[in-house]
Amino acid sequence: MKDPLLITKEEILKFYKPVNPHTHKGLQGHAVIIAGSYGKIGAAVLASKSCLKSGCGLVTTYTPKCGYQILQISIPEVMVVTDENANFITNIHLPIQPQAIAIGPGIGKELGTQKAVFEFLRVNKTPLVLDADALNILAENQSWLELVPDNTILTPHPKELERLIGKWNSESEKFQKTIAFSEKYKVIIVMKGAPTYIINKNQIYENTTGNAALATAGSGDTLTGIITSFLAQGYEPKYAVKLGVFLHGLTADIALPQTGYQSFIASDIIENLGKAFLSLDH
Ligand SMILES: NC(=O)C1=CN([C@@H]2O[C@H](COP(=O)(O)OP(=O)(O)OC[C@H]3O[C@@H](n4cnc5c(N)ncnc54)[C@H](O)[C@@H]3O)[C@@H](O)[C@H]2O)[C@@H](O)CC1
Ligand SMILES: Nc1ncnc2c1ncn2[C@@H]1O[C@H](COP(=O)(O)OP(=O)(O)O)[C@@H](O)[C@H]1O
Ligand SMILES: [Mg+2]
Repeated sequence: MKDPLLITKEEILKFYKPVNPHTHKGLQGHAVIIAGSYGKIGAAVLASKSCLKSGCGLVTTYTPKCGYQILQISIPEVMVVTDENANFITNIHLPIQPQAIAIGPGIGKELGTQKAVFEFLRVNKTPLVLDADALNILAENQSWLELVPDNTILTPHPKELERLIGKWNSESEKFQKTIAFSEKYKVIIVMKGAPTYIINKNQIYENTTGNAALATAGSGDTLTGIITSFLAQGYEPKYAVKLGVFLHGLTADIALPQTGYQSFIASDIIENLGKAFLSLDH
């Protein structure tokens, strides 16, 4: 295994694009977040808000009917399109053409949702981020991975990774299997953990930000929103993941002196995104 390349501020600044003073929301990208089910609309809220708070011009969230009021009230800036089903997603129809789509946080694994994911993957050509239950559904239907566009971004935590690639007996076997998976399906894998690694075929990158404060519900859902935002803003997938993983970790490093490890929650990631961006600008 090659030594990982470190994702540092210096590396990020090589491709980071400051916002153009003459831009407008129509140029800042439109992202769609397909997320949520009854009891897990919070995952949709966190992913959508973090997407918007990372510079995306427009965000539309696709969610079951039970998520409608929750989303509209908790994030008025986000647009909402609902499924015909009340409690979980059954038929994904998007009345817009976004620049990036995320699917998975909180969607569950109902049979109807699995069918909707298959139909969606069959027709979708838009740059994609797959997380959480979308990964669990694909782990049980591996042939569907042939349907995803090249350079699709997968963001598994260790258990989701194990469901996708099978058990490993050593760290080096984990990396070998993840690299083989990335090469087979031509996908970029964010191996979330402490630290997080990015596997892009045989390239391995190691993140240098983040701490144990991130061990809290919803912190992965916010990472999905952040990466999807950069994808929608036109970053190539290999750069969108690096920038997303780096800034996500940086929010926890910035917040730690105020929150300590214990009282940091996923909403604090969103709250500290502004300071994380500012630290890149000087
Ligand atoms: N507020 C919300 O609506 C939330 C919704 N969530 C959604 O809930 C669904 C289930 O996700 P979960 O991830 O909780 O359930 P999973 O069953 O996918 O994962 C939980 C299992 O993974 C293991 N695991 C997780 N991180 C690990 C690590 N770093 N090292 C070793 N083992 C690790 C845990 O010990 C546990 O056994 C997803 O759709 C997710 O998006 C969660 O994100 C939590 C918050
Ligand atoms: N001890 C830790 N140190 C650094 N980062 C961590 C730690 N624990 C968790 N994280 C990060 O928090 C996120 C957790 O993602 P995930 O398990 O998908 O959360 P959820 O599904 O609840 O949103 C990942 O980005 C992971 O790297
Ligand atoms: Mg998760």
